[in-house]
Amino acid sequence: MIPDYELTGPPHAPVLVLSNSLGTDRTMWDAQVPLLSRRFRVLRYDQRGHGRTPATVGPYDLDLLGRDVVDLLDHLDIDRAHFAGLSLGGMTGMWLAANVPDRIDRLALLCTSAALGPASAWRERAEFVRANGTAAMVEPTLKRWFTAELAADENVRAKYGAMIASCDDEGYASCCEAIATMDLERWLGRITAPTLVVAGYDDPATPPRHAEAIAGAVGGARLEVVEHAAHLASVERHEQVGRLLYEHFTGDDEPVSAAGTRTDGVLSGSGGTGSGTAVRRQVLGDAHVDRARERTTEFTAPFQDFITRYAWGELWASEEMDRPTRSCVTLAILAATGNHDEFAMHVRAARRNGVEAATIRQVLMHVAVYAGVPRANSAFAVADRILSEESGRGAARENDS
Ligand SMILES: O=C(O)CC1=CCC(=O)O1
Repeated sequence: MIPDYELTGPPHAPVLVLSNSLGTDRTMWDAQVPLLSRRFRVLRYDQRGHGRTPATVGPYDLDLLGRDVVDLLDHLDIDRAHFAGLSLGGMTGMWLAANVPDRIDRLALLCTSAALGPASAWRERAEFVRANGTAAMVEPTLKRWFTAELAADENVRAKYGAMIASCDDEGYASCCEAIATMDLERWLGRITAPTLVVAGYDDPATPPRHAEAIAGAVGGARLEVVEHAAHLASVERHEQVGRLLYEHFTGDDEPVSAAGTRTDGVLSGSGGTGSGTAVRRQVLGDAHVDRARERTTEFTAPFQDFITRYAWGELWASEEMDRPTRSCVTLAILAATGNHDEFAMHVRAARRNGVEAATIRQVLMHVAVYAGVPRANSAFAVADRILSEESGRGAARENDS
């Protein structure tokens, strides 16, 4: 069967397949796609009986679920792909890497297991779902997927509750039977794909010991345990998991900033944005960069990538002009062109770069003479507000100590 799928990213980039877990659909990867599709042609599909892929009458086994991926690759004329899967998706990934190694490049196995017994519990769950439907699985499943705080969040409950309930009863039950009969442990030693294994520290469904067992048996595997995450770690710690996947699949394991220090781990090397991200963090601060990342959508991702490379990775990273001077030039241009939001952000950046308030005042006096008093007047008001906020914070800190 050819599962329903979605492709995102540059047409000629290496393909990265994302495989979903039991009870979810391919939208579980929504948070990672903007980052991953910068460098990969992301191929998300729905497991059999999940999302838009129809169910067939079960039981299923991993052979069947693995062959669905092979059929999909054949259908799209893709010889070889990277593969990341969570839970049932990871089990599918282990089957593929062991049985069709020539089709799988690098592998990431998230919150998964090679042996998730007892088989009787999975058969009972299959029977329960055939009798009561997937809607009856919503409450117990949300408790396994998320830590208590996130499981109580109304938006998360609505989105993931609906995902579980809309899963086909027969598809869900038959995938439980695939887990009951799987026997992946004997194949782990065969896996030669460079492998990343990720566990959620608080995962009650596949606790970290399952990841440790996989990482211990797959030669050269890297193990990462993500804190404050239950079974759907890719949702709960979406940014951290996105970064781990990006680093693993790009092969950029040691991102280094322009200054030679380790960056926050996002992208690096020639053509990457690692040094740009590090410089951007140094100048604009972590809070700003984290916010910009959070707000990045599929539509804005190429623009974010562009400014990270050129504004931060090239221009601000260059040593031909020191940072305080760059800040002054930037402030003058933004004030002269009336870009007040960007100007406010760069007043904070200038202070971070060591520019004194008196120097900022001189910059604005130049703006008054060379660009006009009204422009300088507005910029003075913005700068005054930010400098006052800053000195207020300083005074508050002094009072605290
Ligand atoms: O539903 C669960 O208990 C967790 C799980 C096992 C396989 C999978 O994909 O999710």
